[in-house]
Amino acid sequence: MINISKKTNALGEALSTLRVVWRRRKGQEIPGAILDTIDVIWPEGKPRPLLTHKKQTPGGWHMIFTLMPGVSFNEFKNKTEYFSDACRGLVDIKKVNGFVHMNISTGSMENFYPYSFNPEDYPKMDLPVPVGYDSSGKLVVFDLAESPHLLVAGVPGFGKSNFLHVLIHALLPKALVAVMDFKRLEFAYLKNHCALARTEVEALALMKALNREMERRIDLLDAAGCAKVQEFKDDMPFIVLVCDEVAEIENEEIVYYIDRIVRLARAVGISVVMATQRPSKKLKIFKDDTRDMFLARICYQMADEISSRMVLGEQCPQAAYLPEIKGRGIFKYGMTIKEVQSMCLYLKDAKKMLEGTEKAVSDFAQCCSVKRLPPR
Ligand SMILES: Nc1ncnc2c1ncn2[C@@H]1O[C@H](COP(=O)(O)OP(=O)(O)OP(=O)(O)O)[C@@H](O)[C@H]1O
Repeated sequence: MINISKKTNALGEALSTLRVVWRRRKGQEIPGAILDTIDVIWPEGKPRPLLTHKKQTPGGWHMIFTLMPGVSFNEFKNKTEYFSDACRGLVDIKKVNGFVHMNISTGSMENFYPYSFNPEDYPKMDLPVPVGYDSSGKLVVFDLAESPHLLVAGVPGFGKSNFLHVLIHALLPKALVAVMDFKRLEFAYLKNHCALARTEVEALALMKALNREMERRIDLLDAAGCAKVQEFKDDMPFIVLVCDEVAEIENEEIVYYIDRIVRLARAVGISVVMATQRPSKKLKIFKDDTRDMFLARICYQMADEISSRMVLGEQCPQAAYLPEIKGRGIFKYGMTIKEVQSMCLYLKDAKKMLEGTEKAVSDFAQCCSVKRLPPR
């Protein structure tokens, strides 16, 4: 007697094997891996994400899903790590107009890009910052004025300081820049271009001046009926405070003033960029929820998954597995996550680029009412 149910099962298994093989055919391995992962998490016959569109991009794949009733966007997004592992790429999931967009970066990236950037190419941005080139070879630029604070992290030697030089050079034409550098040598060449604080005494003076400036600006905007600096008609230049190695900041008063600026200065055009190897909440500067105020983050090589998640969020251990390439990092801003290769700016070139442009310090002094930083 023929066993029909056995035959049907065998046929079903054969079909599903065929489907897996077909899905993973040459050139389709990435979407195949994503669909296989979906099959495991949301078996057929139950509410599940449905693929509605897929397209290869210069740096990987772009896929669009609709979610059947019973599957939430958060549930889908929370599986980012599974998708990333399955396709060995960086997966970024976001919701646009009710559809779920998944960008997968897998492309091999260039390992080196020399610094070349003109902020005038980004007229819609107040403070354009070049983060680096993505896997499709496109320069990722974000507006620091919108963010308005940026956290830079990574183990030593993989490009934090280099990125800060890139950022400062990109910003100098548009903003007044103040640098807090307890390492004391790295940014010394900027002394005629930025307000530079290299000791605790200088840092405290700078923080007090910035806080006074913040209060002055709040009063001015209030009197003019403006909600933010972009609406203010008179001249009110953007100010960016760059703090290298914030683990060194121990002084309670400095911590207090920086914290105030991070919390209150958004509307008045003052941004803060902080760099550190590992932004643990054990650091004085990140006690309470100060770290959460940094919506934009760039993370170079990290020692382990915990450190990577500390910077990029629970879903993102990838900075622990970045290739050991100087300047290779992961940029996160809001829902966007991208692997990037930052531009390289050698110090000798940085110095050369500034020749003949010594002016910013006096502007800054005027703007912040800092006559002169106290002598060391
Ligand atoms: N984007 C990049 N492209 C190519 N080389 C880079 C890049 N960024 C950094 N490097 C090289 O790597 C070296 C270390 O970089 P950098 O000083 O920025 O590291 P770091 O993370 O700031 O380390 P530390 O915490 O010790 O200061 C530099 O000498 C630089 O030449």
